[in-house]
Amino acid sequence: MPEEKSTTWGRVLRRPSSPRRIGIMGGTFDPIHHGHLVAGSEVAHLFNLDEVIFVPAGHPWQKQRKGARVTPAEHRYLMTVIATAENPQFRVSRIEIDREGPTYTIDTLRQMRRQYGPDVELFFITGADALGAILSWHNADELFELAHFVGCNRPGHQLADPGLPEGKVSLVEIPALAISSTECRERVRKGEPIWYLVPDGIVRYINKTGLYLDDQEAG
Ligand SMILES: Nc1ncnc2c1ncn2[C@@H]1O[C@H](COP(=O)(O)OP(=O)(O)OP(=O)(O)O)[C@@H](O)[C@H]1O
Ligand SMILES: O=C(O)c1ccc[n+]([C@@H]2O[C@H](COP(=O)([O-])O)[C@@H](O)[C@H]2O)c1
Repeated sequence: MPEEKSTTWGRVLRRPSSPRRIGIMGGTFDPIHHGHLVAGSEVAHLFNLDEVIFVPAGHPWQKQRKGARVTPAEHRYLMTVIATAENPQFRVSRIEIDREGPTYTIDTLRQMRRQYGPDVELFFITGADALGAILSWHNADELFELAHFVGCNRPGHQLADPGLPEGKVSLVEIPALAISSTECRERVRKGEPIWYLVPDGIVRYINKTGLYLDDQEAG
């Protein structure tokens, strides 16, 4: 007999024996914005996920290598908690914040596999830009043994399978939001509003802490 499971959007039928399905939304979240939240929400709906874990990167090595100034992890973690707090299906993990050294997704997936066991289904959620660069990630070959990858469209980026193993990636259309963290930071620095690009609590957190006001980075 299928059992009923409540979700934010309604009730779906689910077999008692079916494995738990966990989405992982990784990002620098500097700051988290509605593009991230819509991606998590849409993929949860499309793949009937039990939950989505937002995982702020501790040391996003590829961004840092390009010379980007990355806000201290605790601010990014707190903003992620604030932005996701109202959705009962969303959670935030400190797994990457608490790990030393460059942040490699392979380490996160291995840790989550150890924590949740072999039976859960893991879905790693990315935007089109991140998916396009995935073969440059640390130990890229092994990533696809540990999770299914979901690529979401993102304005300004081509959504395509970058040559991942057969059956290991799904490309999905989500409501397109032309929002980036870079643009949010620049707007704050220039004194422009970021209301409605990010959740209200994030606007208030940024105002309260003075984040991004002295950001030297122009893009
Ligand atoms: N507007 C968006 N629509 C869909 N996916 C997005 C969007 N913004 C970011 N993502 C995806 O969310 C993940 C985390 O992104 P990240 O935290 O780097 O945000 P960002 O807006 O790309 O930041 P930045 O502008 O600083 O590079 C990545 O997989 C990225 O592709
Ligand atoms: O594992 C890697 O080498 C790797 C390299 C670049 C990005 N990632 C992950 O991809 C996700 C999106 O990254 P970013 O830089 O677009 O915020 C985030 O979870 C990063 O940790 C992972």
